Amino acid sequence: MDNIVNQFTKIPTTAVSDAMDGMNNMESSIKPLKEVYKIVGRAFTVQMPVGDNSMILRAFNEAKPGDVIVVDAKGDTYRAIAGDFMVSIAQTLGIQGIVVDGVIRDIVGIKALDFPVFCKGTTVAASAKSGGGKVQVPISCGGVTVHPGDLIVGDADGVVVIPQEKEEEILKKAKEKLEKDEQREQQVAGNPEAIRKYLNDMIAKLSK
Ligand SMILES: O=C([O-])CC(=O)C(=O)O
Ligand SMILES: [Mg+2]
Repeated sequence: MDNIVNQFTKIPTTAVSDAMDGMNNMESSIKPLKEVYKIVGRAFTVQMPVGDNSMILRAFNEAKPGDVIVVDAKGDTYRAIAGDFMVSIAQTLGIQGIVVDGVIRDIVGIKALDFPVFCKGTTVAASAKSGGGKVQVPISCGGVTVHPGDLIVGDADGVVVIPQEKEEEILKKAKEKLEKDEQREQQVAGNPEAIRKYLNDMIAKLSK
């Protein structure tokens, strides 16, 4: 695993978001199928025509193990971009997860595979496989621009996209933010007087 990817696995999406000043998080309707899922990997992007998922098969074939397939399905919630068969293929090829601004089907089977899918929900209808779409181009997913190779960090709270050129800076900031949060928690934990002091200090700052 690339070192920077490895380091981000220890950092929650909330700290990444704070380091990015709240920018670049996907819309909250894109959720993990299970709360325990945590993904950190490089985006392999897919742009598909609404209702046609053939380009995702090409993505599975071309992506590297550890990559996260990020799909621009134009927000369509009628046709599934994948089901348990397609997800099992991705899993066997070592793909780390799928993030889509659309829906999947065969949800029971996909949950049984324990493969991280972040999506808007489920449907019954399949997509066509007639062709069209692109891989490894800049896309829009969940209101965020995603370039091939950007870092995708997802967990129970949502999905954040870190532009590749900013990843070192964001990693440093996110680590600092985590440390600060831990110190703050330790200062007040279980101590009403310390909580009063913290609140008074914060309020005093506001009124300046
Ligand atoms: O084949 C599809 O497009 C969707 C599906 O049901 C599967 O992957 O199991
Ligand atoms: Mg199926």
